[in-house]
Amino acid sequence: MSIPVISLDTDWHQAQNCSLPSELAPWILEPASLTARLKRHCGHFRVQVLNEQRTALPVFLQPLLPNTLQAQLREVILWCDDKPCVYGQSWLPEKTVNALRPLADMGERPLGDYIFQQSGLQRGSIEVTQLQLTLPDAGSALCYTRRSVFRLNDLPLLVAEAFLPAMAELKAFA
Ligand SMILES: C=C(O[C@@H]1C=C(C(=O)O)C=C[C@H]1O)C(=O)O
Repeated sequence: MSIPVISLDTDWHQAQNCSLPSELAPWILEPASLTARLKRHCGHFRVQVLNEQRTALPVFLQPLLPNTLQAQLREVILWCDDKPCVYGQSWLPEKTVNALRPLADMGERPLGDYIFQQSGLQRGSIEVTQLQLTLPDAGSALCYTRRSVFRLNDLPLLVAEAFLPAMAELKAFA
């Protein structure tokens, strides 16, 4: 089994039970598309795909994506202008990708631009943790990270997003 660039196997907490830094809280709690919010804060938005592969679902994710043996792992960095702002790690179960074929080949199109256009999208609760991340082009830092399970026509997928230090350089957080 290929190992993801970043392991998110750690303790997660419901966001409403966490004290969050005031400037990041609106981002961590954002229920709509993070892509759309980032696009409102920069002139040029870009998705850098670090890794996209079909792999076995790690054991620590099985409670979130039950009955899922294989999934498509997608790891990206979301860039605002010349700033690496978010590391995204998504797990798309095989049954979800087979039913929603665009998910199989997103490439540099942001996942959010697709899933938030689908009617019947449901988002589960937002969990939060802090992770020491070391990323190409972004160095190493302790980053607030969130994750939630989405359902599209009851087909699940998990999206995790780590907020990188460059978030502090975005125009006024709003
Ligand atoms: C779920 C979203 O999609 C974003 C885009 C991602 C991608 O292209 O892999 C990953 C994480 C998200 O920040 C969103 O915009 O909220």
